[in-house]
Amino acid sequence: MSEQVANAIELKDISVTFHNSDQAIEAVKHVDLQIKRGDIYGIIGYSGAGKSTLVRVINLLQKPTGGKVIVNHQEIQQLKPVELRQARKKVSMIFQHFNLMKSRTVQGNVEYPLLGTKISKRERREKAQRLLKLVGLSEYAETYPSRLSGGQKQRVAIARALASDPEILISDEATSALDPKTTKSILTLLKQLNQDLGLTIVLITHEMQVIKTICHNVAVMDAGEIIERGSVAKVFTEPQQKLTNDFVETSTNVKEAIERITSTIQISDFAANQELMYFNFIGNSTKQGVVSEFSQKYGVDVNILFANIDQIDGENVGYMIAIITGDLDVFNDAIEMLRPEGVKTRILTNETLQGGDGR
Ligand SMILES: Nc1ncnc2c1ncn2[C@@H]1O[C@H](COP(=O)(O)OP(=O)(O)OP(=O)(O)O)[C@@H](O)[C@H]1O
Repeated sequence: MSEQVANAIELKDISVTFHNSDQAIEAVKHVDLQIKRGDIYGIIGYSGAGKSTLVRVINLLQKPTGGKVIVNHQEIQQLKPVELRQARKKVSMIFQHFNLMKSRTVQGNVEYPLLGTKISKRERREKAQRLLKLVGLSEYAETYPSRLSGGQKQRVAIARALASDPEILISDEATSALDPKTTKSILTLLKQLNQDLGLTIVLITHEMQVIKTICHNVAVMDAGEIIERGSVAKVFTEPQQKLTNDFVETSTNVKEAIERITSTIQISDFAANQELMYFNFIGNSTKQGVVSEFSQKYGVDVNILFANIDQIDGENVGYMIAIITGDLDVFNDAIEMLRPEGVKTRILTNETLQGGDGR
């Protein structure tokens, strides 16, 4: 299959500039992005990074100031209004605040996108019932949205988004208003829809945890630009940019652990043969055993202060922070030899502790 055939979305050199009274805001700057059909693609960034503006370009809810938008091999800026309406039906969206109509029942909300289409009332009802079954809410058809929990409301919004048989679903912070357990159940539902319906999902979030849970690929946005992108496993284990590293360390609790540790230890507590060290293990979790094996072999003492293990795209990734005491040069050289096998280390002593060069 050629690369063009496999892409559901292709953004070429997209820019969006807003003009507010006397000020120009460059919300998106020269972004190129390709998303493969059937992918779950995450876009992560802090508030104001330009994520929503960028994804709204995909169905021309936001017209770009410059660049080309190609969806399902159609350059959608070239389409006639009727064709654009058809193309837009293939791209649905869900939002943080669900955007349900309060005056309509759950069934009425799901049927809404089908009003004004050629399908009969009976078919419309049946389709909505099928979709409600798919999202696990059959028994709530006659209920009004105000009686539903946040998670249930989002399920209704997902059923409604599926009513037009989309090929692409854009999720704009769809789990941001939900508690962690409900977030997980919604992400599980999205993953199931991706697998069962072949739906391409573009998911915006500011939480790496969400990316880690369901995305295959991720782009990191900052100040209107994509600053890093790649497979989730690669970006998680080898972040190239500081911002990416911040997101990764927050989601793995490493950042919190470093803060906790450095608030209780001073660099003056360290002897010359001691370092505070961060270890990252990719792949086989038993690699953690390698550290203790090496420490025995090279007579180094390893005092573990924090350890965590994660699953990313089916692979185990381990994180550990420890105080290492002994002949550190020899130990470091030995550990360094394990780098090709997915063991990485970083010395945190000077980087994080108070009075960095005071030893
Ligand atoms: N319609 C608009 N008019 C003027 N400025 C806008 C408009 N929409 C967005 N912006 C500005 O563009 C920049 C990017 O906003 P955008 O909403 O795309 O970011 P975001 O990463 O999605 O953040 P958030 O999660 O807070 O929505 C911000 O500075 C925002 O204030």
